[in-house]
Amino acid sequence: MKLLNVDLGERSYVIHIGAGLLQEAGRLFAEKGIPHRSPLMIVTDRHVAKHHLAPLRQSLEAAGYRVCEAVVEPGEKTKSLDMLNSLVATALENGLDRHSTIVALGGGVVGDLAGFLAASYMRGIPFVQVPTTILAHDSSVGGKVAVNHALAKNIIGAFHQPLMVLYDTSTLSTLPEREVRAGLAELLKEGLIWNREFVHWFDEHAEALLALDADALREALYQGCKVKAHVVSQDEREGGLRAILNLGHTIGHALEAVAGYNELLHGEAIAIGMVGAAKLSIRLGYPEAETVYRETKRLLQKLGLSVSIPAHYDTEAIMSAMMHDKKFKEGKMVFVVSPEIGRVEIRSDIQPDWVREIIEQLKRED
Ligand SMILES: NC(=O)c1ccc[n+]([C@@H]2O[C@H](COP(=O)([O-])OP(=O)(O)OC[C@H]3O[C@@H](n4cnc5c(N)ncnc54)[C@H](O)[C@@H]3O)[C@@H](O)[C@H]2O)c1
Ligand SMILES: O=C(O)C(=O)C[C@@H](O)[C@H](O)[C@H](O)COP(=O)(O)O
Ligand SMILES: [Zn+2]
Repeated sequence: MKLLNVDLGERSYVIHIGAGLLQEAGRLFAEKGIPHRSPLMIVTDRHVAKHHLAPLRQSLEAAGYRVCEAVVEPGEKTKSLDMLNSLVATALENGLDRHSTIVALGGGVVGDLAGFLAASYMRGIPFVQVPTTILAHDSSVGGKVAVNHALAKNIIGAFHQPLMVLYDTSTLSTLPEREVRAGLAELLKEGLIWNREFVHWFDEHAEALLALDADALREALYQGCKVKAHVVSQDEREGGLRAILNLGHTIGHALEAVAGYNELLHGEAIAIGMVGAAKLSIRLGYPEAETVYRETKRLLQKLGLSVSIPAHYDTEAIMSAMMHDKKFKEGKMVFVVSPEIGRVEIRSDIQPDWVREIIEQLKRED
């Protein structure tokens, strides 16, 4: 078992990483002081429920908690205001009050949706993150919770930190292969922005990670969560530094929105976006940027990910979707770029025509 602290003063919390944590949840909830009087609500999706809902529920009930559940449809389209509305109804019907806790069991979709339910229900109640995907090393930590709008990703949301994160690595054994690859892309991002040694380690352990080797996964998730926790501890509400976690997301989020949240997985879109950011870094003239580009692309392809934008995506639609990026200031583009592996910069002197050209190039990338 590995433990990490997210240091946020009175909102600090612990990330528990290890096998078998679902079975320990009841004890850990009680130790955390989560009250028994008010019902808990587990929010999960249909895929996750099939494999992992019963042990979590049993553990909580065995510890004396009253538990209700909401099982949503899997997929990015579920991160919507309509779904939030329906979850509020479920919470009311089951008598959730201000002392109730929401439990997000699943990947980033469930984490963001259930987290935003917790942030908004009765003006905010506590929640616990129980991530079940590799990608959720990122989404379960840091308190960004949100739903999407047709025009823009994560545009209705809040900052609301969980009470704790219970990362049961044994849940990952049931992850579909495509989700493994997509999650590893976001994990690689943590190294590219902050930790050059982790990128080398990642390269050496890529096959083990793809094979879901337990030791490699635990170490990688620990390193990924460590970067995330460190950055969030310094800049909880994205006054500045936290924006580095958005490497690849300016193009990536636009691709997700243009595709109607229905084609590219988040990690797949971010993979393409990171190659775009590396190309932009070359354009900006950083001496090491060619290496960043070559290595980013090689590592993503080693994971079996595509680094090209599907040719039928309309360039101007991507450009328009990008203009809703939350980093942009006064209508000016703001991009996270990569001067060298393990270090990024935030640049606000980006010409839209450079980005347009890169999007066109990414459609021909192989
Ligand atoms: N809040 C943040 O800081 C943050 C950070 C990164 C990503 N995100 C968001 O996270 C979302 C992507 O998260 P994701 O990649 O985890 O996607 P996801 O939640 O859609 O899960 C991926 C798929 O795997 C299935 N699944 C999940 N766990 C499983 C398991 N253990 N076994 C079998 N199937 C399982 C799900 O049902 C789903 O079909 C995006 O909406 C993205 O915007 C948020
Ligand atoms: O936690 C952050 O900050 C991030 O940027 C992490 C991203 O990986 C994540 O996709 C996040 O949801 C993006 O947030 P947004 O503010 O760009 O919508
Ligand atoms: Zn992301």
